[in-house]
Amino acid sequence: MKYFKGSIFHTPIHGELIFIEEALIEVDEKGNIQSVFQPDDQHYQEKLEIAKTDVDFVELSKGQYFLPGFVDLHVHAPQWPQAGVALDEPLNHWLDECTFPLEAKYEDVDFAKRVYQDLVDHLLSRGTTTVLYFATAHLEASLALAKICGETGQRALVGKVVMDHPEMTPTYYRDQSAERALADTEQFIHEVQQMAPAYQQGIYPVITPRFVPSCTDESLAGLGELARQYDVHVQSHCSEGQWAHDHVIERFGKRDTEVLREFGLLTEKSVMAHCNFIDEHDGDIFIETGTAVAHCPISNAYFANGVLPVKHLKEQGVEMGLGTDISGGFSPSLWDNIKQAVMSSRMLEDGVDVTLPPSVRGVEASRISVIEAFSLATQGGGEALSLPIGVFAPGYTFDAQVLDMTAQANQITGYGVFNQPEAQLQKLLYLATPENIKQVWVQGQLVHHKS
Ligand SMILES: O=c1[nH]c(=O)c2nc[nH]c2[nH]1
Repeated sequence: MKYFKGSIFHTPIHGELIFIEEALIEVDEKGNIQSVFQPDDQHYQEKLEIAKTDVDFVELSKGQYFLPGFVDLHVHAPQWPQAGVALDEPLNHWLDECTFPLEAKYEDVDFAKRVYQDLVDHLLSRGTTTVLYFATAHLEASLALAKICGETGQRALVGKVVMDHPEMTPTYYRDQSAERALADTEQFIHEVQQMAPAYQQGIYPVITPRFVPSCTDESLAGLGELARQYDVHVQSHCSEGQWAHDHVIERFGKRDTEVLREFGLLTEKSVMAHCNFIDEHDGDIFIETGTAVAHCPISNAYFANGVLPVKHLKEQGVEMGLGTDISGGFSPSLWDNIKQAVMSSRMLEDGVDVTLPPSVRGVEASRISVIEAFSLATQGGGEALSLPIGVFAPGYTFDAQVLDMTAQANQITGYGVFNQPEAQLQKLLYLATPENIKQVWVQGQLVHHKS
């Protein structure tokens, strides 16, 4: 057993903050939490004595806290070199002019390995312990990403992208046929499943149609069949912006959610990115199929033509987590996306056009709190992926970030006021920088630390 002692913040239920002062967390050899003791528990002292005899005992000091590792539900790993570039273009331009030429370069596996290792290191240093990745259409480079995550200690779900539609993808970057795309996806699933047992934290293959516009009916149907056959995760983009949403309706005479469901791509293990244009009927389809939404608030501010009604969808019962959407979102940090999720929800509620009367300017009851946004980045992400992550409780993995409010480079203090736990967490969520992330643990293993 390994022991970790310190105060923890988490939200086992969406939006409900739990603070445990001086918790003692008992973690087994496989990196799973066995027990979380509170100081007034019967066995706390006895366990603490055992913990103190262990050379690996981790004990936090005053001003330091354990937070669950963040779960990033939407990252385009190959777009990391493009972070921050051309964000003033509309989505289809940005894809055609910048993104596809960049992604085509991943035919060069050495280039891919350099970028992917740097990205994984960056994400870990921001406290992100689990990531749902889009790779590219290339089989070999996609496998390299899964291996790099495995060896670096990050929990990863990785998809080889499928994009075979001859009219909607460039000749220099597409799957050569639906048949080839399906064969490569199946091989990708096999090879990732073969490499997975070597990595304790979990490496998973993901079926990844880029989005309905870039795929033929044949590849969409075949991918749905593979999802049924292998019971693996599925990811795609759904109703992201006006153009993508309308395009699917024009092509099929149905909404994106309906099309994805008919092709068998909405399952308990599906995560759909963005979903800004979904309505209550689409929300019901997600609930009925167990599909989750990856909310990407920074990216949405550029490309979505709207704001996702997070509060209403959560109240409806839709599962949801957060995504950085590198590089539609420029930041590799879910810390930044937590803040943006709150700010976007406030703008949705109040509206933005002051020439309209206040009563029609915004969407009533849309705001979320920073604690709700923190839930999305942790417990919500775990629920979306159907994995036991994002909460400190028996049966969950020990994935944690140690936040240090006393870090020399960025001391976060309330000058003796605002000392209550919830205020401390709010200050952390708004003011922490990577300088405050002292350690990051995945499945009980230390994967990042500041000396
Ligand atoms: O934000 C986005 N990034 C992408 O790479 C992409 N591809 C399809 N739709 C997309 N949206």
